[in-house]
Amino acid sequence: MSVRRGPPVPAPAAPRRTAAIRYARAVFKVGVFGADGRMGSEVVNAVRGADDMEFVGGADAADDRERVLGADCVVDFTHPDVVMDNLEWLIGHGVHAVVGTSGFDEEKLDRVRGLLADRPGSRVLVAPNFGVAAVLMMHFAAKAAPYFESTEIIELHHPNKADAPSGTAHHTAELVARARRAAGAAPMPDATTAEIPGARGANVDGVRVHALRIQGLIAHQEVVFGTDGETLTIRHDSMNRASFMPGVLLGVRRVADLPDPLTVGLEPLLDLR
Ligand SMILES: NC(=O)C1=CN([C@@H]2O[C@H](COP(=O)(O)OP(=O)(O)OC[C@H]3O[C@@H](n4cnc5c(N)ncnc54)[C@H](OP(=O)(O)O)[C@@H]3O)[C@@H](O)[C@H]2O)C=CC1
Ligand SMILES: O=C(O)C1=N[C@H](C(=O)O)C[C@H](O)C1
Repeated sequence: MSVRRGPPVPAPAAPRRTAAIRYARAVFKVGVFGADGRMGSEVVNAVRGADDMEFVGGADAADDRERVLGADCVVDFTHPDVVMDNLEWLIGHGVHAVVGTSGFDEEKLDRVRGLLADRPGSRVLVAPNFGVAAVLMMHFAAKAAPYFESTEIIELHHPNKADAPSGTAHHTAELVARARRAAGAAPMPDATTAEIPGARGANVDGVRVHALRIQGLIAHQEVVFGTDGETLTIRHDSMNRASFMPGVLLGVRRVADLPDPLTVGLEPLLDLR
């Protein structure tokens, strides 16, 4: 697998020296849920191509989950409706999970925390987006948010996507809303009083999110900020699904050593604060 760009990805965020030595020697045994899917099949290829990883097995909807037994960690790219059941099974079997499947809200994350409370030592990483540039886009959006009166999000995806808005857009909206609250920002200006339902998008924590499904696209997002006389647009584009793999492999290498039972987002692994 090719590494696209310089420093941050394979050299994880300033790991402790002991951990770095362990990465060099370890063979990470990896299973995949959703192995025949668009993302899961990329993960299988990436794991097979990594010198420090062994592919144990994969399972799709009709398969027995036991096919992944023997793995230290399972990567899940399945469907928002089934991922909680998969996580319950993995945590129950003492297998760490690296989750890319979308559809997580605070209620689902709390359920994961509850499952992990009974299993000290188990670790789950849920990342709304494994693209390093996408993580940076979200990070920069949160930094910019307090400086503007208005922020809205436009996400654009392939038309086979099951959920709307995307997990990335949902997470970005939460980050923007949190940053605005922390800065004591006033409500966004909006004089709309007459509306065809949906015309102003979904309201995620006070931030409007608009979802486009367009043949030919993969995954894209714009965060549009505005204040009197100035706008700023931060745009991210995923051109292919291989672009998510450095982030997924980083998650596989780091998940067992994460300090908290549940980690949401790749940000701490990239040392972004
Ligand atoms: N975090 C990130 O960076 C990214 C996240 N995603 C998310 O990943 C998820 C999958 O996307 P994508 O690969 O495009 O979807 P696909 O529909 O291509 O793949 C989903 C796969 O999951 C399988 N599956 C369904 N139910 C189960 C189950 N209970 N156990 C095991 N496997 C199951 C399906 O099998 P079958 O065909 O037999 O039903 C299918 O092979 C989505 O939620 C998407 O939003 C996508 C890209 C990046
Ligand atoms: O379904 C997809 O394709 C993607 N899903 C994730 C999401 O919902 O944010 C990540 C990326 O946008 C691709």
